Amino acid sequence: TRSTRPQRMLKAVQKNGTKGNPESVISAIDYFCKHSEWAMNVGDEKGSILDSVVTEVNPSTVLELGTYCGYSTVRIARLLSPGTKLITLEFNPVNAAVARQIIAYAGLQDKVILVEGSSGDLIPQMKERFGIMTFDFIFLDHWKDRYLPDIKLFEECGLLRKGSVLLADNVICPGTPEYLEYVRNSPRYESKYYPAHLEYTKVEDGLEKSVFLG
Ligand SMILES: Oc1cc(-c2ccc(F)cc2)cc2cncnc12
Ligand SMILES: [Mg+2]
Repeated sequence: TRSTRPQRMLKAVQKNGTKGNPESVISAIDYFCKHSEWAMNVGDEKGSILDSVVTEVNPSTVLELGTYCGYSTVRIARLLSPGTKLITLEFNPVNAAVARQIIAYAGLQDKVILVEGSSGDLIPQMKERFGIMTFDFIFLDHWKDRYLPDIKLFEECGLLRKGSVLLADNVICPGTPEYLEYVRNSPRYESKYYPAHLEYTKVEDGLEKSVFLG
């Protein structure tokens, strides 16, 4: 059967990247998306904002919802302190298989735990399966209609603490209006919008950073 876009992206990383060099993997994916095929990675512009928030938070416990090909997984993992691991959840097994190879090519496999399954099923298992008390940093980049139910699940499962930072992609395009309304109007969050553009395009998009106030 015909290859998938993520599989073609992996080939481009293996061809144009340097094994063990995360920056070269990030550049190879951005080049592929700008010159060969658009793909829904967070991209370089929003990726730089992601980098700055991760660096500011310097988290010990990290969760990513929506691995896709592992682009943002590599961006985050390359910035983590030694010994810190990030957990990333991916629903699509074909994409997960590509992401594992891209993460390994970057040399970051020891800093990443990739779990296949739906966020709704897996979030309640975080404590028992991974010994997590609370998350310092969460990156939401999966199906837009899951952002609101999943943040409520974080609250119900006691996975947030005073100061936990949630960063959400695509709050304008494709858009997550119910999620935005919730975090911007809830007294339990302090939210800030970072304007940018949809990856590799001129279309308006941005990231919403929400700090849990306890
Ligand atoms: O960053 C993203 C972008 C788009 C997307 C697709 C098509 C289009 F036309 C515009 C935007 C979809 C996503 C799904 N999950 C996670 N991230 C995504
Ligand atoms: Mg996205």
